Amino acid sequence: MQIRKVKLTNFRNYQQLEWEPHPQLNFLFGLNGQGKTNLLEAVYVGAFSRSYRGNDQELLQWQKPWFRIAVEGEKKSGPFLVELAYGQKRKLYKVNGLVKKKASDFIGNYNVVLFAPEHLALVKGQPAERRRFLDAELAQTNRLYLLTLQKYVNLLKQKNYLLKEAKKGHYFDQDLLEVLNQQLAEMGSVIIYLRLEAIKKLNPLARLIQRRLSQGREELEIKYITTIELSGMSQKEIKQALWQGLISKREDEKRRGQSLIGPHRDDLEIKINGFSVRHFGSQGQQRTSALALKLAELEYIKGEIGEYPLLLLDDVFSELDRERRAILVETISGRIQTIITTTSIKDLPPALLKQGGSWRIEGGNMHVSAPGQ
Ligand SMILES: Nc1ncnc2c1ncn2[C@@H]1O[C@H](COP(=O)(O)OP(=O)(O)OP(=O)(O)O)[C@@H](O)[C@H]1O
Repeated sequence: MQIRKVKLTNFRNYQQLEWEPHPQLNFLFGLNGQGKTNLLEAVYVGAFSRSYRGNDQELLQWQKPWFRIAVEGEKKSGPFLVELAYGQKRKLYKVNGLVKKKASDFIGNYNVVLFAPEHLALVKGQPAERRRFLDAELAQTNRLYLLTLQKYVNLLKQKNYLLKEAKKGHYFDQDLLEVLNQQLAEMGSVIIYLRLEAIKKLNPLARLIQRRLSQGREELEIKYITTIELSGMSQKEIKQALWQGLISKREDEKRRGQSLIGPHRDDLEIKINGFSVRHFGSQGQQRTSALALKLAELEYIKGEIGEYPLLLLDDVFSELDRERRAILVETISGRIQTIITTTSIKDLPPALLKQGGSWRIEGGNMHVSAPGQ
């Protein structure tokens, strides 16, 4: 899939912008704080309905009452136009001119994989980052997952409220807690089951890429780490196990005022040649495996929806060494429309720059640049 036009009004430091990206590589370069990431972020918001680095209000240009993003493009099923407007704490979604009431009808109309500096720490960072990694690829390719996750998060909020009341010694509705736990076991089991299925597909993809990145020296393995034992279980069995787990932790949860069990607590373990990269991997191995996971995500989405998503590389291109960069370029060349932000394109090979377009970003404006500038 490709995006052909991006229009922004009052989005961060862009008052008005109309941009026609190159079908392959797009280099956005310029000094710090000029709006390179803001533009990439707008493309992300068009796919996910919200940002990965700020709330809706922060996206609004200072002192402006509303912003609008419109992204036009083409996928296998035909052309698309997605529009998102935000003002007075409300969002309006349109897809191909039709108003959509829910974010879930808007998300995933085009697909993106984001690789930002924080993802270099994907393997070493907090479990929440690894869960986000899984959620992002599943939510945009599987509607059941997206809807179930939204319900799960809402139920969890209600349960946490009850548990806090219980911890404070206030009156709380024990029956409601049971009902919530039953629903959480139902939704949670769907989430865990779909995550396990996704990991089955991701594993061979990531293994192959890691082999290439390490010249055959390293075997990568992704393992789902969960609060309950569930190897080889069906979704029904997972639900039963989760329900049992919730019962056994009930008193503990009330004492601590928080939900201790379920997919919101799970994690991924990344291993190379059998050892945990998080605990024992070198910095280079941690970065390589993060790159392998991201490249595997591209292939996973291709496998699920039949075409490659867009790739958004925020400030990571210049962070990669020459070999890893070469493999990345080889992976995306001619297949994956990519937007790359970088402070300078001076050191990039002219042959690479010729595969795409370059724009200098300055104070929320863009200027077309000749290669090598
Ligand atoms: N809501 C907003 N309204 C207006 N301007 C904003 C808003 N949010 C951020 N900015 C401005 O956008 C600029 C930051 O843009 P961005 O994050 O895209 O930087 P960048 O060009 O990617 O820089 P770097 O190379 O440092 O990552 C800052 O100058 C900031 O003042």
